[in-house]
Amino acid sequence: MAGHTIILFMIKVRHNTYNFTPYLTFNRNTWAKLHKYMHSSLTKEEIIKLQCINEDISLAEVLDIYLPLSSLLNYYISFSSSNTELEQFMSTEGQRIPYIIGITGSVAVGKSTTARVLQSLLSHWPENRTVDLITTDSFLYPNHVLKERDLLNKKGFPQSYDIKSLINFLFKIKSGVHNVTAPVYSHLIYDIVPYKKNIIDKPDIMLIEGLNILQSSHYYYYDDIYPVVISDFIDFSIYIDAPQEILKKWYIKRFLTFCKESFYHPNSYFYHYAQLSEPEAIAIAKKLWLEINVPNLEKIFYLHIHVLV
Ligand SMILES: Nc1ncnc2c1ncn2[C@@H]1O[C@H](COP(=O)(O)OP(=O)(O)O)[C@@H](O)[C@H]1O
Ligand SMILES: CC(C)(COP(=O)(O)O)[C@@H](O)C(=O)NCCC(=O)O
Repeated sequence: MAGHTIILFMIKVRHNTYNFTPYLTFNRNTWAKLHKYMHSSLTKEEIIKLQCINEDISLAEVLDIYLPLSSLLNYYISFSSSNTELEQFMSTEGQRIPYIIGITGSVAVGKSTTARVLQSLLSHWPENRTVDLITTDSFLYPNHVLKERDLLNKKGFPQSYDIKSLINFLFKIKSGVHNVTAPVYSHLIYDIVPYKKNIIDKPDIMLIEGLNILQSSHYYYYDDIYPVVISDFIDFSIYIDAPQEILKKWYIKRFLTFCKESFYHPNSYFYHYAQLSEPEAIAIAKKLWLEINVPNLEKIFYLHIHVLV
């Protein structure tokens, strides 16, 4: 299996001129059936709890998609953590280094939803493990810096991230350092939260989700010599895709939820949108979607993606 790219639910694979392919393709039914062959100690109650992570996710979706996905991940994780011969060869016995799973895709494609469901599944199935979750939004420059650099309307584009801090963070995680800190981004205040930190204390698994993790042209010279990209630190990559019409719908829906929530938080960025009528708020969401997130997806993002398992 190693070396293959796995494509889920892509019914029509683009015609290629070869009669061989590096892709394994599953439709929803064949993928869901994989789970039949796996042991699950998850109870129905636990599965229902997972569904509570996002009310838009159905029980069928958890069973058909996320359970087989977490089983697949469990295979890769146990292969990588139980290679005692290799550990003896390298004299690294007993050194537990976090396994990093990267999740990427467009804005509003469901990266954080998927990451939270996987975090919950992987943390107690098939055994208890520590699983931390970090988002690359944490490494966006704060709004005042974006403003100074005239990048406020380029949020999410490669240049809006502090790539040096992000690479340093990943370098520490993969070096097995304890208590590595990262800033916190809030969608509600639309900015980095001052003085708040995430602490990642050498977990068994770290999920990292964000727009930029597979962007191979976005690198940083470590020690001023070695070009390093984010994906160098990632053990397993997941790219989530969906038709743009659906992405737009989900983006607008999330925008309206933020507007409603911000009604109780006058300091929130969305507070001034909450005063608008729903059609006015939808018009603003559509504008942000079309002017920032679509160009990012079409002009920058697709150019940089390579997914390898
Ligand atoms: N599988 C899904 N089915 C239906 N709606 C979804 C699904 N995944 C995400 N959504 C909706 O899309 C919106 C964006 O999801 P989110 O996980 O925040 O995306 P991202 O982290 O990629 O920006 C959310 O409001 C969520 O309810
Ligand atoms: C912070 C983000 C870049 C990250 O996106 P995510 O995939 O977490 O939704 C994005 O939500 C964003 O703010 N884009 C800029 C345009 C906008 O306001 O939607």
